[in-house]
Amino acid sequence: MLLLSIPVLAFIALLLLALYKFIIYPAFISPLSKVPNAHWTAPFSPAWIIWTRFRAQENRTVHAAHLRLGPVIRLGPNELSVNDVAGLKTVYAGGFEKGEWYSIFDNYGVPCMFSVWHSREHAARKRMISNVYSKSMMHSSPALERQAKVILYDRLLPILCSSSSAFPNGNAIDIHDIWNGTTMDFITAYQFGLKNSSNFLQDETYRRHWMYLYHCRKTYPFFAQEIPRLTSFLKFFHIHLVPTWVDDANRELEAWTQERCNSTVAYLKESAADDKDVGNEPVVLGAMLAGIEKEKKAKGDTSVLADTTLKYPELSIASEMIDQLAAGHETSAITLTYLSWQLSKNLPLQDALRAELLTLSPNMLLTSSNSHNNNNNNNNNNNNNLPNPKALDSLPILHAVLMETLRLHAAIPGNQPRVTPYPACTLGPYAIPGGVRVGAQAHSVHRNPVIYPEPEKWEYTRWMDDRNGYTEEQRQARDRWFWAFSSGGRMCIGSNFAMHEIKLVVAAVYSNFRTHLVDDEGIEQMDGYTVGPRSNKLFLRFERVLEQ
Ligand code: HEM
Repeated sequence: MLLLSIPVLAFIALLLLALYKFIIYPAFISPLSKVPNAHWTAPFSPAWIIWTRFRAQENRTVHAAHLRLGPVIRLGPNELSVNDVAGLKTVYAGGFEKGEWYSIFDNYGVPCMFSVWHSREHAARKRMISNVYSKSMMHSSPALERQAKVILYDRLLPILCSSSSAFPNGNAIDIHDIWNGTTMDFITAYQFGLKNSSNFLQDETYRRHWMYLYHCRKTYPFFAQEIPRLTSFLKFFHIHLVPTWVDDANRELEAWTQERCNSTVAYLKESAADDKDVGNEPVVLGAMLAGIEKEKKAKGDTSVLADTTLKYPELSIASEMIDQLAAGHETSAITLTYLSWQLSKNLPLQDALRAELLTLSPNMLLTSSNSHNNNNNNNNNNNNNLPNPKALDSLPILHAVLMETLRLHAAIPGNQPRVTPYPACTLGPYAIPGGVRVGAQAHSVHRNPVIYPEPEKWEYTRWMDDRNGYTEEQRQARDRWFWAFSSGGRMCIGSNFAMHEIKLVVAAVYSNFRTHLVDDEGIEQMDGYTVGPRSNKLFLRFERVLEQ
């Protein structure tokens, strides 16, 4: 009787323990139990949020939960989401660290500034390059100015000129593809110099191949980010949740970038000193080489980067470069696509924008001598200058249409996870222990109807203070809630580059063309972390507007 009852008792004890650990503690006793649940299973299991992510429905589902339940919600047993300025301040300005979720962004097996978890290591990497991405550098770099001229006047505008048509049933082009080429050429020119950068605008065949490699991997990070242990466990038994061709695509993209790095380093050693073309200066790579040298001399073995960047400088530079060209081209291209889509639906707004752009001195109007339909001429920008960067930056309509596009169509609308610090922190009215995953998503932050009335409407005048009638308080709130580039120490390092580049492209294009919508099927933005149009396309017709 006694022998029989011991196993029974042990079984009951185990059952009670499991009941406590998996039901009673998470639902009623854990500090997280006070936070409203986005789904009734959230305290017990992460299955609901993982499944929501797998189906690419996270942004809209979490947004709906915030509207229902308030600014701090629970997504899983150990995961929260925040959606107000106070939460952003605590998590992002408060320096909460990144975690395993970002390791997928390591390249060549070594971390980059974006993927590294801890702030000290991050700060040491950021120090090397933050200066070259500062606003003052955007406005004064001779290399960037020359690169922009070549890309706009020798590559982009000739392509648009040759495709342009004044007739409603005339030629249409996939402008999303063209914007991807433009932004790749911009960022790689700044990283490697014109000589060693991409020329995707003119090399359409390779551009398409590269973009295919880049996009075919899109849905697979889910497995390593959301179910890393199951993914590794199954891999051990040769069950690959991520197909091997994704690894092949990664390897080819890495090899392509490594080649750019190698040829840039060789150029610096062999011919940079005699090169008169400032556009060939590899600004970012040069800054990294100098930064690594400085860190080595100043700190050597005691550096926080001793075991990574200083030990593997070539791989670390390549890892940084591929991360920046990926982050730098896709986000800016998505923004340009939605901006040109919105403008194409509003011809009077295009006219107002064009009138504003033509006030620039010099403006970007093509002169009759260089407006030919040719895209193999490398010297046709002699008569063309770029406008003064400060004057460009302060054009109100241009600024407003860009800001509104970044608000409504944020290129990174998805959750940016961080980890709560030990021993604890406070989020809203809740005391939260260390080690909890917490994030915010621009998709929700940008849709607060109190701050942005009719949030689903693309209304550029919200950014024009002489037109919107906002009070000072409303203006400040609008600016505080703008979160397209994130905030705090890990905010986008390329935000100034992106703003400058996009304004230059829009100015060059809309000074010279009217754009008409031809086919926008699938333009709706997907749901996910970095996302663009579902169709990955947008067909516009370009109509040349000639000098009056
Ligand atoms: C419209 C264009 C862009 C948007 C909307 C954008 C948005 C963002 C956002 C939201 C983050 C934070 C992501 C997170 O923490 O999960 C970020 C980080 C980053 N972005 Fe951008 N970005 C843009 C353009 C660029 C460009 C042109 C570059 C080129 C260098 C760039 C490089 C980076 C890097 C390196 C980080 C990581 C920063 C760090 O961890 O310190 N981005 N970006």
